[in-house]
Amino acid sequence: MNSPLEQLTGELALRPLIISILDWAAVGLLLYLAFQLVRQTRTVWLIRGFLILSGAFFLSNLLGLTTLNFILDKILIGVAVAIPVIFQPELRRFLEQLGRGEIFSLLRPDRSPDFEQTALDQLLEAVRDLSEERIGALIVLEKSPIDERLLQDPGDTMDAVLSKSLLLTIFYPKTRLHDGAVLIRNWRVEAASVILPMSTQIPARQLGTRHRAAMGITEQTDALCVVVSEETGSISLAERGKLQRPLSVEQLAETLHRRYRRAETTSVFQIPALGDWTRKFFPASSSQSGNSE
Ligand SMILES: Nc1ncnc2c1ncn2[C@@H]1O[C@H](COP(=O)(O)OP(=O)(O)OP(=O)(O)O)[C@@H](O)[C@H]1O
Repeated sequence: MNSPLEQLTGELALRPLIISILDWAAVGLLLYLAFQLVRQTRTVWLIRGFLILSGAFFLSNLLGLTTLNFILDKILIGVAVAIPVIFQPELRRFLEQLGRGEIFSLLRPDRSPDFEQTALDQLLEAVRDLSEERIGALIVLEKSPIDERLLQDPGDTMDAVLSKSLLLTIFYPKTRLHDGAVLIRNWRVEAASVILPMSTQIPARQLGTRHRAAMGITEQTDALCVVVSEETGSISLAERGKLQRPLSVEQLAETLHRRYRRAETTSVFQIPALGDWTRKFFPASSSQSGNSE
């Protein structure tokens, strides 16, 4: 049996190892949260560009290519200075979530493909009904975080599960929230009554401010925007300031599925959400938690 002294020295020897493991686990968690924040947005391409530049910098240093190394060094310094500006919306949201104690919401399983599919189905069903009943609607699907300063009015925060009934209720003409746009963020209804920036382009004559607002927000961000016309019930999809119209619900579904499938397959960091793993081990409970909020 070990003497108390031997036990103590044994524990002391283990301590640095435990601290090291904790240290690396914390770093791993931080990196995971950061990747979750930028997952499937255009920011991953910026990170990839930065990593490629850094790789080229180290390679040029290794090979003694001094002029190239000098230039890459200056570019990397410039990029490092620009990063807080480029990532301003992401950093702001990260700090807000941290301050509100909501940062672990990034670990929630509601960002899974199943959750996205259900939300997309609900959205499409709502658009079908809105179109059939000729209820005007404007729905922004955020990809990269939208800088709120772009919006004329950020509207009323909702942070609610996306459902067909909720969308129909919001856009029903007699409700207080029906005017303006709904903002969908992470497949949840983030806000309603949002006033979007107007496009300066003049759309086809029969299209008014709702369609111009859809063009406006998609000119300035990488969001997609679905419009249902109150006058004709026609469905449009705005992307990069251009309107595709008129679309049937099936055509809209096909386009949105294509966009989101492509976003998934082109994601640079294919890191599954922790929720994906929890779903594997606890299939029933985790799928419920994804939809019950
Ligand atoms: N900047 C904006 N941001 C969000 N919603 C807007 C904005 N401008 C107008 N809208 C919405 O569009 C409605 C007015 O639509 P308007 O008739 O001018 O557009 P439209 O493009 O002709 O669409 P519709 O075919 O539905 O009539 C407003 O009541 C409001 O709900």
